[in-house]
Amino acid sequence: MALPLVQVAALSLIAGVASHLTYFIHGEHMLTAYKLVIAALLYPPTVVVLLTTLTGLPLSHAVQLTSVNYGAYMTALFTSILTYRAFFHPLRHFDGPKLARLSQFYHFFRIRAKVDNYRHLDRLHAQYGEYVRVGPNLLSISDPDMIEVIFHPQSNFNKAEWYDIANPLLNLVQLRDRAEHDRRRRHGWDLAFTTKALRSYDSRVIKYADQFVAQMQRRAGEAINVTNWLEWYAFDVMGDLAFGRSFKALEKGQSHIYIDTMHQTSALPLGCLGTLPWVIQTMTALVPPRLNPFMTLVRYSDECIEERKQRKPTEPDIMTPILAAGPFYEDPKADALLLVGDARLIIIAGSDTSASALIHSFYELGRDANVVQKIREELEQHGIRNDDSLSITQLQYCEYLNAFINETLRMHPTNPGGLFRLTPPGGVKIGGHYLPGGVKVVNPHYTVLRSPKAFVAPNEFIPERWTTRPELIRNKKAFCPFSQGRFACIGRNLALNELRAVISKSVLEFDISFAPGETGRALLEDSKDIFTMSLAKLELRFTKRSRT
Ligand code: HEM
Repeated sequence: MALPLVQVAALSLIAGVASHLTYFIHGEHMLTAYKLVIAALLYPPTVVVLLTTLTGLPLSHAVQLTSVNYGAYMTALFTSILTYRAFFHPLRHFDGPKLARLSQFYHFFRIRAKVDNYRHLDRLHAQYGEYVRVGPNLLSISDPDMIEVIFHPQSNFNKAEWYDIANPLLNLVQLRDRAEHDRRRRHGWDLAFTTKALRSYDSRVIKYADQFVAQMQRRAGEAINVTNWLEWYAFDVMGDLAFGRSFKALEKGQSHIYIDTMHQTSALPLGCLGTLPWVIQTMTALVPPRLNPFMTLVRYSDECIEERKQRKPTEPDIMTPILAAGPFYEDPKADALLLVGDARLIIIAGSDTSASALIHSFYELGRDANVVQKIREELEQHGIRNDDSLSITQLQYCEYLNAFINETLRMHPTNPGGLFRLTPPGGVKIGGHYLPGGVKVVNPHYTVLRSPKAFVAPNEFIPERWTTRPELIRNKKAFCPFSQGRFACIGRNLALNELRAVISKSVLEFDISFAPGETGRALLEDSKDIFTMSLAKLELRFTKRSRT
């Protein structure tokens, strides 16, 4: 029996367009993407086998028929998708690279070599303005006035599908449902970050700041790669506060497999494929867990949390109230997944971010001895010395120190490419155009925080803009390094304490300068944007301070 090829082709074309207009055009498909990929791969051989065995069709004809059917369906589907993206998508009015409107892979190909997402976005904004279509359904917004609109506590913008990247692994930051997220915050997390809880962590923050200073003392006068040492400080603090188990990187002067694996596993998925989360989902679903290096992190966290559950720490840690709050989900499996996810989150959210802020702070200290001098003078005016009397609470009142940290976070944001959000279900007006619900937006912090609309002399490092020269700030609301609203950083005050402690102790002990040959270029230009930053080498020299 010879099936009419023309009819098969026509029906397949119609099916291709219909499946786009009735299914693919609506909602999110990230969590089922791997199934679609498998179906697309298995469909042709399966149909050939079925046609030859069930209908007795000769193999050559079955192959021909399947090729026509598959080819026509795929051609129609992709033609329909591309036509829609080019001419009918709600973002069609926004400017941007022509190819970016057709496929998100364009963005991937532009950033894959240097893993410099935020710099690419910055270049696009310089070329196309404050609103740039950087993908078929992704609008990058560098207008500082929009930060309030998107991130205000009352804003209805929700988290985009990017937050499902590790699904079914789950944690607090990935809970996209607001009510569920709020409930989880109240279920132990908030208690772990009260003022009282933070005070109880102070001694551990001080302990690791002292270890850092002691290691620098041993290496005084030498060129030191502070990128490693400050990263180890951030990880050691979080390991201790999350699991009561420091990574001992500072003590040993060497990295830990957890830290190394985190770097190795982040560059491709988070750095290059951050705007293509469905690809990560699909890869994760198809690669056996044994071969997935990310699972090393999961297993280590699982072990730590199991061990932590068996042991009551001498001092409370972040897990204390979270464990004390008991099960969050009725389903024990879901509950266990959330618990290990949250344990992992404490390390991931608390280490890379703080490390980036720390390393850039020391870059600024090494670059300008005047800044070191000003921080030191302020500390001494407050009677603060680097000995047992130093209290983190006192440091909170040092205006210039805090201004220095603010200015570091402004010039060198820890999530420079911004956060992914979705326009609210009822739609919203953006950049003079109405956008329906479900359009993805991102706010590239690096560009927003260097906007002349928000800051005078935006490319200059001037801590005084946060103290004596407020006229240098045009829109304070553009500055929210810890985000704001319901999804804001819960670890903000802990992070600030870590920064204040190690910066203060260091400037009280040392003169800090760039090592010979260091310019800071590598740090600023070769660091990789992996949602947070994976930082390149920075060599500084710590010289025992000559007291007059
Ligand atoms: C300078 C250091 C830090 C910066 C700039 C920073 C920034 C941020 C930002 C921007 C978010 C929002 C992320 C999003 O919406 O996708 C966030 C969330 C979060 N951060 Fe931080 N963070 C820092 C340090 C810390 C530390 C030390 C911890 C300690 C555990 C921490 C824990 C968290 C958690 C748990 C969330 C999720 C909060 C939620 O969804 O309710 N962060 N952080």
